[in-house]
Amino acid sequence: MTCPSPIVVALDYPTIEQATAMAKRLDPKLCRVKVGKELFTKAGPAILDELHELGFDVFLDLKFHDIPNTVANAVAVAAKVGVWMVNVHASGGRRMMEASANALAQIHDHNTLLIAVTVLTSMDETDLVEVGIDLSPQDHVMRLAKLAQSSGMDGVVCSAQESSMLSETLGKDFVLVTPGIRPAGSDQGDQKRIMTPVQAMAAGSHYLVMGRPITQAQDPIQVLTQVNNELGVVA
Ligand SMILES: O=C(O)c1cc(=O)[nH]c(=O)n1[C@@H]1O[C@H](COP(=O)(O)O)[C@@H](O)[C@H]1O
Repeated sequence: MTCPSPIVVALDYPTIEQATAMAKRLDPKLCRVKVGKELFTKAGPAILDELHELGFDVFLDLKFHDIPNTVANAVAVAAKVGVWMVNVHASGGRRMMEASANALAQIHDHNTLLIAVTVLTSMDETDLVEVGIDLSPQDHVMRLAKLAQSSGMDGVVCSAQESSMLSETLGKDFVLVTPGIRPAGSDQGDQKRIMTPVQAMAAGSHYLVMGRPITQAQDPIQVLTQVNNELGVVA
């Protein structure tokens, strides 16, 4: 079954019990789910099996960034466990991304999207200057996204503020995964480059990653349903 919603709920929890309790309240017809560093470090690959058994497409968000051989092998293992999406850091460079794409291509019948993180949505121009990058976030995202596309990635993680620019330049099939999604009036937290769900989809995002606005809401299902309704998703 393909989920009709673009929403990917970030299951950022410290225990497998909390993550599965939330997943059981969610519905694979209403969203996909994301397993990141916090949950994976505690729960390990068992959480992937559990979420797959519940019927979810799973984004394994470990943002691999290492030498080409190490990252390529990690990406291949992720595809073999059947995750729907896996990511690497575009700043790991062309050889790292090409090795990862080649490793995936050698797996018969895999169904995993390989996505490169550009500039984290928690960063702005000042943060980039501190790490030696004298470009605006937009320009650095564009540079890394072009590199990711020409290195064989299926798409990128970026902020929705960059979606229309990337969609125009790199084409509508290049997958844009956008965290930093905040429904109007919700807390920005540590995110800097944010957009509302409706704005993000209008800008050309394919998938919207949402964590705290859903998982820390008093009624997470009501928020998820409301966002799906605003986006015109018919489950
Ligand atoms: O790769 C990601 O998913 C990611 C990339 C990025 O640039 N920014 C970003 O926030 N994320 C992830 O998206 C989620 C956002 O969560 P909230 O800020 O709670 O909605 C977190 O799990 C982050 O790890």
